[in-house]
Amino acid sequence: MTIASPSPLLELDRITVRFGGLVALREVTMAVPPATVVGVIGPNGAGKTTLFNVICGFVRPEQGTLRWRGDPLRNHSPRELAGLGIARTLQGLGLFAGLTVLENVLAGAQKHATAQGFANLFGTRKAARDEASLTAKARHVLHELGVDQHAGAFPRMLPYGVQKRVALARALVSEPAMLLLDEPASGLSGAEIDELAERIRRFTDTTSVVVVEHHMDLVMRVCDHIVVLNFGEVIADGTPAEVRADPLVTEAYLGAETEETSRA
Ligand SMILES: Nc1ncnc2c1ncn2[C@@H]1O[C@H](COP(=O)(O)OP(=O)(O)OP(=O)(O)O)[C@@H](O)[C@H]1O
Repeated sequence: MTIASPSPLLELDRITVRFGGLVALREVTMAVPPATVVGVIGPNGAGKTTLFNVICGFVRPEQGTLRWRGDPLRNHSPRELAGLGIARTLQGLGLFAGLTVLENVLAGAQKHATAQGFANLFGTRKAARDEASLTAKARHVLHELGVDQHAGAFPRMLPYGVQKRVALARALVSEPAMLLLDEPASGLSGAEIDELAERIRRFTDTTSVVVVEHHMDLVMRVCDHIVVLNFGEVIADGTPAEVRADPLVTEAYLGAETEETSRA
């Protein structure tokens, strides 16, 4: 008896992106199954950010198909992600300076606030109930990430590592089916990266995670599956052990290092 593997949440099928004459992604195919951490790595300029932006709807592919839960995603916009069940954190933190930590996290919970627009206007009891339950949820996520004591603070008053966790809380509060993390380890200390790694593994109880990251160590530790890009093409695709042992990957990274050394 064979056990069918679960249908992927997200599929990229031969995605090609061009910027003028430059091919940023060439026929990139990958899948994100449920309850899985998928890493996207590659040297500078490999196309990682472009791939992230295609998934988020910031960049339109010239060719290829994107599918979410089996349905084609055409012309989706970043604003539609939450409704689809996709949340993201960006390279920059993207926190609102004028809002407290708690308010920032509440801003990420829009998907759950459907009744709020109108109900708030009329000040109904339902609006008050919605707000109370959202606030409780936001506080719970802040607690889970160990930053609930900062709920009333403004982001700029907090250390960078704490701000990054707030950005993560804001993405998680919408209870996404898939979480996209763009360079989650950048700017973090070794101890903070260890904590992040453990946390990402725990997320798979409820969500799939796509990690676009320079930090090889984090990717090797947390990912079930890794896609390696170089000059916009997938040059390797497999488990961390398979990718680590692939001579093409070593060559791509060593090549990039040699180029940087000779430029320095
Ligand atoms: N908006 C754009 N217009 C023109 N070229 C672009 C644009 N965005 C990216 N590129 C080019 O596409 C290629 C892939 O870039 P991308 O930023 O996706 O790579 P990356 O793997 O994220 O790199 P890094 O690790 O340096 O962030 C690069 O050659 C880059 O210069």
